[in-house]
Amino acid sequence: MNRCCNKLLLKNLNFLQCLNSNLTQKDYRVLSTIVQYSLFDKHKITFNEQTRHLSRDIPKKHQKTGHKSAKNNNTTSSNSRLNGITKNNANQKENAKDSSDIFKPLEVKPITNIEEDIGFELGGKLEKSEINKVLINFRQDEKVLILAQEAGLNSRMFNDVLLSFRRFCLQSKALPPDLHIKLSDIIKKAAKENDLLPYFLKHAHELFPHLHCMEDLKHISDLTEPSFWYLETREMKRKIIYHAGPTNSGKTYSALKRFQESTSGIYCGPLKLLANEVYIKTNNSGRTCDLVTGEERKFGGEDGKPSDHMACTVEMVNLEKNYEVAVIDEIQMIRDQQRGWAWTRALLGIKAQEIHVCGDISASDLISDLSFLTGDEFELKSYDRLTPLTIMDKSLESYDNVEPGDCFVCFNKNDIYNVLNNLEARGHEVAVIYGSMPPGVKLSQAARFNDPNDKCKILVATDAIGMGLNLNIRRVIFYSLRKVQLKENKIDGDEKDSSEIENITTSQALQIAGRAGRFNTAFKDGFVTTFKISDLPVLKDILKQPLEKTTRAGLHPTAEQIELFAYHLPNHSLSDLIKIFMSICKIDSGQYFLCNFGEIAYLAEMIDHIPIKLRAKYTFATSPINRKQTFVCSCFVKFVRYYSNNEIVTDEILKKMIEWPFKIPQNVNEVAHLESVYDVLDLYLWLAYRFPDIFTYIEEVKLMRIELERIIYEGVKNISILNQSGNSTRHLMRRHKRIENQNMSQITNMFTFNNNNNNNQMKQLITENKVKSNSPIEQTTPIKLDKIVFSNLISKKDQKIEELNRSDEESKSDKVDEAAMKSKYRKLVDYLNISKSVGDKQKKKKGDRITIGNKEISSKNENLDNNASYKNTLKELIENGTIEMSLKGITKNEAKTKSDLKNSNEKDNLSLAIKKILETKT
Ligand SMILES: Nc1ncnc2c1ncn2[C@@H]1O[C@H](COP(=O)(O)OP(=O)(O)OP(=O)(O)O)[C@@H](O)[C@H]1O
Repeated sequence: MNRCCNKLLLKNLNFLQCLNSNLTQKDYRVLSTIVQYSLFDKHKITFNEQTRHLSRDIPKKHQKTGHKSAKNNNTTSSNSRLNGITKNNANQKENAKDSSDIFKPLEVKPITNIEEDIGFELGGKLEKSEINKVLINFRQDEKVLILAQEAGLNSRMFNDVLLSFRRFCLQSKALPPDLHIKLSDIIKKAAKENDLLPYFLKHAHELFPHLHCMEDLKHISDLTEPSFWYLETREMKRKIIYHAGPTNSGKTYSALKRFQESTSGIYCGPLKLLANEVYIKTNNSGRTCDLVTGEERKFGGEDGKPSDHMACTVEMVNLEKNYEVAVIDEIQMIRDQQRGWAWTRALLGIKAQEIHVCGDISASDLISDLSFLTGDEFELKSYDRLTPLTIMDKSLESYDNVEPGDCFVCFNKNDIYNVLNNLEARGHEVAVIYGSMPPGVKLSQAARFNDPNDKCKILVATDAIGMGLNLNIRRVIFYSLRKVQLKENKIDGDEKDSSEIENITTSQALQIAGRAGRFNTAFKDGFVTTFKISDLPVLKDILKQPLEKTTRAGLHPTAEQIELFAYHLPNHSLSDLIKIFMSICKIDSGQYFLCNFGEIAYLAEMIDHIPIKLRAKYTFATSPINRKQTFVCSCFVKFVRYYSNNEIVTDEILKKMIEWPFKIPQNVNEVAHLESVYDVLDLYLWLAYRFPDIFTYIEEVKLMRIELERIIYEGVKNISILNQSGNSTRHLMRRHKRIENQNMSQITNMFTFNNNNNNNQMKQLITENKVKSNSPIEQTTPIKLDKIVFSNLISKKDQKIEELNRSDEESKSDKVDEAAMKSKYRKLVDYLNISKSVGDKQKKKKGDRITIGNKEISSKNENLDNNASYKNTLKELIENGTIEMSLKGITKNEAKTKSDLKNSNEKDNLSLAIKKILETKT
């Protein structure tokens, strides 16, 4: 019986999900009536009861069948979790947030056109002052307030309705006869004030039409039983194998082995890079495999036909096809505030006999619980790291202690530039990787760092290295432990305050640290430490903590649900519909959460005024763009306009829109802009697979993307210089001039070409001055040469120029630009910091005595940080030059800098800068 009801329910839900995108208003009405009739009205009570039974029954069923293996594999005792499930189901609660503010009252006009006034004929004339009195008494009746609340009116809405109702009663030339008679009876004391309530509520429904359909809206937005959403999948016998282990433990390797052995399979990864890697590996292993990401489709079969294996990003999972094996990678991301829903959907909906989920152990209990609910068998396989990872007892403290294979991890771009400046000032070649970089550029940077023959041995990166890249890292150095963390979803979609800067979590720390000493790479042993001495105990503490349990899975409404909302609330914009959905949807908050909709609501708001069908608008609103990138957002709106006008966005239109072509970037802002442009090209491709009639120039845009990647790569190679140029154009111009003034013939003589023709061509171009130095401040346009030959030549030429720079004493001082100087000043101030100057590891306390230069300062009765006498003395010492005498322990590089400084008036700048820093500190 339960099974039967379950199927009926699922069929209805499936039916909702199958709605066609081209439905007219009439279609909606018809379909919605059917759905409401079958699902909500006719069977409402039965279904609710049956689903309650189901959720009680399912755990029992599991205990009998598939979960023996889970027990055998030391999963958490099922009993406690079963209790948890039942409790969670019992605790299902509606989102508490009041949604009334989203519903805007419509206008109900008083009746002015009358032919006859039946009410007047039957009940006599009504005095306005009497009507007013009745309404005042009505307002004060407590019963009325309670009943109105029960009818869905909160106090704000109640007041709105009362004002409108009063206006209607007082300004209408004739009232509806029944209302007229009721008012007349009340005035004559033949009835009570609260007898007006039905008339009042009728008026309320006209003012707030959603009150009519609130129950329906609640049913449509009921997300309490996602495990019942995929009827065909539920009919399958599935086995979920959870591969749990830290990074670099070989868990994905084992899962992928099964994927490649299978007759048909699907791999769902968190990143395009990972999907691409699996696609390449599988095809290389002799098994054809397709690649499907939001922006790309590649078919591995003969003549470009789809094959039986597919690697995709998790959002692109195919829930229609049957597979023997599915792999869902990084399953702990099911808790991700933005993307978690995609893992939930893949886990609950994939039609595969074996589902291999890989991730850290934190989500194993949740996945086990969800498989109880879906009736799937569950097995846990645990893995240990393949190589040792040691937390060091010493922090790095100085850039002079860097070694080949070091990777600095920063959590913002400023820190990246700071580290880069310092490393490059010491002559290191550095690769850099951060999140907004195009994937191809990330791969090139990773290849540079991994190449044993490349001089680049140090990597500076954000936590973007945590996933998807194979890197030969020996030691991970956390430059900082503070990161902007996205907080749990705000129900009204307002994301403004939903992020905070906090220490990284244990899971994040492990994911990043785990990159050190990767199995099968140059470094067998991995090490992890911090840059700052004060961070090391914090890191140790973070890594010591148990992994935060993943207790809830993300959910997301479907386009169909939003469409049904639109049918019920035709006067509301898409962004309002999303907000209303979020505010009234029901969710089992014990196991699920609603993913962050701020981004979608925001994009929806941006295009709400453009006339396109709701389904298309919703698809546009789910575009994978970052709303903080204004350039991308403006192109996004333009794309929607083209769609609205049914106009094809050609490559020429696109080029004009993004102001193609581009020069090699001259500063970091330009790099960032080009990265935004890359995102626009990505957006075009993403839209091309959703609106192929409008965004048709896929191949052309792909080529543009490749070219742009090359340009960005050239920029990123010089990113620290570009950053300095952002800070000091003066410095850049000096460098520019110097390179320009190099004797061109001297440079050409330095090239050693294997190919004489190329050599001659290049020489010719250089002599004709058609090819210039490829420094970041110039653009070099290949005129006659083949692109690859040209870029080889240019890179050789660049290398030579860089070598020249390095051997050139003047260029050394040039490299110490403002930003690098600043960091050196800070270092000097650090050095002069009281605790260091006396060689203490501990911070000085009240009463300690300290020495700077030849002066002794007492910190008696004062906190040293605020010790005015210390600061004054320091200033004095700077001014009279003593401080330079007391600088010991500085590196060779710095000694050079110092002598450079001594010989120039920069010394004064040093004093000034230190003073400035001290003033800021004060
Ligand atoms: N049995 C094995 N034989 C050969 N290589 C292996 C084996 N197990 C793992 N590797 C290699 O070790 C590296 C790490 O393995 P894998 O990617 O599976 O780790 P993981 O636990 O999934 O970690 P992460 O989540 O960091 O990717 C990969 O390069 C993989 O190819």
